[in-house]
Amino acid sequence: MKQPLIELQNISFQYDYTKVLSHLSLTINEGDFVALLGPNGSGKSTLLKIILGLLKPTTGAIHLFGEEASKFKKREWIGYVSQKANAFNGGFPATVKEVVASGLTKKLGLFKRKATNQQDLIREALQAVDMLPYLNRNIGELSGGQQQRVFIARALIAKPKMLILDEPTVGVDQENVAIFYQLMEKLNKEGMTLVLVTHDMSVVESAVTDVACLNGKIHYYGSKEGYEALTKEQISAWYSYSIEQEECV
Ligand SMILES: Nc1ncnc2c1ncn2[C@@H]1O[C@H](COP(=O)(O)OP(=O)(O)OP(=O)(O)O)[C@@H](O)[C@H]1O
Repeated sequence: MKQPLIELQNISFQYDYTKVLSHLSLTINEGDFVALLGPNGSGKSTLLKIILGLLKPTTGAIHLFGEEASKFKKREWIGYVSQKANAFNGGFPATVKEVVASGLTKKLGLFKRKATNQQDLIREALQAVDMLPYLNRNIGELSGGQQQRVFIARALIAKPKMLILDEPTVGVDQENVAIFYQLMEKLNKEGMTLVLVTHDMSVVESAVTDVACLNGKIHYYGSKEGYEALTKEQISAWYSYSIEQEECV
């Protein structure tokens, strides 16, 4: 049986006055390729921060890799590529090699290893995203899509068991979007669990296996085929849902 890597049970969350998530439950299993879809302001970033341990839910339980989240020590098993990972301009003073190496700081054990080993790890991570020839280039000189692949390498160098990517195709041209999804498909086939967080509903055209529709709560979570069978009315009810309105009635 597949191991559950992220289990959220009955999670609710509110900032001071804004209710954002309500009674949300979601399980992501080993090997899954999940698209987490939601319109602007639907709570995607908030949910990510909860999963990454940066915010504490108001109520509910979280288990990571089968362990209660507060006891879970292997945070490096969850790799994260942020929304701003492809927005460096020409003046940014770091090489591709340096950016990828900065992913090692979390894993102190690896960071302290011999420099030769570190170089091998950097090369291996860049090879995995097909960016090895750019090793010594300045990150700011690369295209948005290339920068994004470097940041995926930065996450991969810590040997995560799953990768969460926040709005990975924003600012990436169409050709690089296609290359990005090929890379995701390859990583997933090699066993990487993937979660793509996006407001772009077209991501389900790729090799995604499961889709979660979020807007304050989970409106649908199941197979891609099940998502594609949703009616226009169901999708528009999900998109126009307001957590505040529901909680007031
Ligand atoms: N620090 C904060 N304090 C108060 N309210 C916040 C804070 N961060 C986000 N919010 C509010 O919480 C709601 C959900 O925001 P969140 O950033 O999680 O949504 P999102 O789905 O990631 O949006 P987007 O697609 O625009 O990035 C929004 O109404 C937002 O204004």
